[in-house]
Amino acid sequence: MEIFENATLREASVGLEQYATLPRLAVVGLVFCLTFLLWRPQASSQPPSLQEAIPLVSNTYLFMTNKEAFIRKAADFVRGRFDIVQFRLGLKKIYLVTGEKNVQALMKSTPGLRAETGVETLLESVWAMPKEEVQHWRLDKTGRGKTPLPGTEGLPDDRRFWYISHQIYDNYLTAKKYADNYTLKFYDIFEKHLDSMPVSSEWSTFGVYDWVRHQMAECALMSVMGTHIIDMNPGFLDALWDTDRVTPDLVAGFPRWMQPGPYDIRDKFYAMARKWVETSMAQFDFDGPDQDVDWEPLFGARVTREQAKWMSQNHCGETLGGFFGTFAAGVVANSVPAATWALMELLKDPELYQEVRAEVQTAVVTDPETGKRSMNVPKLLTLPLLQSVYVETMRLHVSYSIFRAVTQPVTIGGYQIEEGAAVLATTCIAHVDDAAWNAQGTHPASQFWGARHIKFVEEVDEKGNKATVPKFAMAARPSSFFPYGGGQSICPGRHVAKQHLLMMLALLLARFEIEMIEWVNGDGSKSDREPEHVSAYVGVLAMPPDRDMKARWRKMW
Ligand code: HEM
Repeated sequence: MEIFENATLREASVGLEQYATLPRLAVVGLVFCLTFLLWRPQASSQPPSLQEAIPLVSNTYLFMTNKEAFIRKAADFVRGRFDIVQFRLGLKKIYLVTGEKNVQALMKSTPGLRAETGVETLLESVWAMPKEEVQHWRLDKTGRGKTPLPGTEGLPDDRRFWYISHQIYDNYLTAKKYADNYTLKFYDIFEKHLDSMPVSSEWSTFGVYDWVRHQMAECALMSVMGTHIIDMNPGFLDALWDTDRVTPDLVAGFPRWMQPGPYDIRDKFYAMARKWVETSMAQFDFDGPDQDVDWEPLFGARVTREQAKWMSQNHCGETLGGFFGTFAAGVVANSVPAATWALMELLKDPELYQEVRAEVQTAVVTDPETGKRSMNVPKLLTLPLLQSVYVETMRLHVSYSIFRAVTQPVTIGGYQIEEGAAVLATTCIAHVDDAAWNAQGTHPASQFWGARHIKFVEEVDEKGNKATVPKFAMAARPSSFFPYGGGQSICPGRHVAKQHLLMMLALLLARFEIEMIEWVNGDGSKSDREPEHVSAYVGVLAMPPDRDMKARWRKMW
């Protein structure tokens, strides 16, 4: 280590000569301490490399065959010792970045780092886009911002596909007005679904994961993509889940001749999505009275309609099927495992379950005339303990890595990062970093602690009475929490996803009494252990449980 290139240190060590009369050991100790305190990596230095038995092979092989083990190996290597480590995947040099400050560099628009999102690599393998159309998207290097990235000017505005698509999401999905309206639509649909179930003093049993992935998923899908898609395609959700199951194989990118099964499953699902978008395009009157409504049954939410309108101008039916099939999966395939884990975490901890249930009851309102009960939606969305449970769920059950391409040399954490490399930050490290999440040292970051994000503060009401009340306050900074990615390409559905999840939990907890019975395997037999994440989903967002929870419930109202 070239620590004496550091002028400050060199001066410090020279200055130490005046202490020659001190015992030698004390001087050595002092030098050591100063070295430790004053040394900062130089911008010219390179971070340590992740060791591997066979250079250029072992790490790549481990990454390809067992991503979870690879990330664990990298995490163990950096933990508490380094902020950044480098390794190669094939010939590509990758820098794994950790620590709040360093990760921030990836989230903001740091010159030299270009957002390289998962979506771009999926055009062909997952969206099933024909090669000529992939070319249009690949040619567009102008970025998602209003102004094209430096050096990419000149592409006509109507060919800036990434920007146009991003704008549609920004305007009609992320914007508060629309996110809130879609949430209310979900509330409406989900409430009607629960209304159709009988109030009973008798218990009945159900599988938590099974119920969420069918009932809640259908309601969430209809709130964003309308009812027509389900009505005209019996088995749409089953086809979606089948495709979700083979998505890791598709992402791996092996050609059809090597794995025809996953491609056939995907194509069957996309054919359904294509049939739906083509008939909806034909039936919807884009100049009619519904042209500006927030929701209608053919397309569902306005964001879906606007995307369909724009995509149809530039893309063939095959691409439309792939795009909207993937969009449908985006709407439910992450929210469902997340909602399942949240419910399981509550039900396996009866004390936490009762606390959240009591909190949710404070958002129930009763109509004084009809006696009908409903939820105060704005209130339920801000309940502190419910939000804390949501953050814990996303922190521990979603796994994602932010990638950035290095387009010019850049310095992160004192290290120089080479042009042509890629930089990556992963939730597998950030989300379980004790330094960030367990500052009080009471609950390890690897543990689900429902009240982690609660702070008690003193409040004075209008009458001057003092009370200590719980407030939601995330235990770490936002740069330690990125289940939705970060920067310009952050998930545009994040507000809808969060609100769907809070809403589902609140409605179930308010209207039902629910108790865990036991863990069960896929075939319904009793399991002697809790579920674990399906490891193929590490790095691919919300990780489903590998088994279910059998529970019993009865509807109170
Ligand atoms: C727990 C739930 C969810 C998680 C963890 C999640 C996470 C993510 C992540 C990490 C990305 C990629 C960001 C990037 O490329 O850097 C993404 C993209 C996306 N998400 Fe989500 N998401 C969730 C739910 C939703 C929902 C409910 C919707 C729609 C209502 C949605 C719509 C999208 C869309 C359209 C994209 C692609 C955006 C683009 O092309 O730029 N997501 N999501």
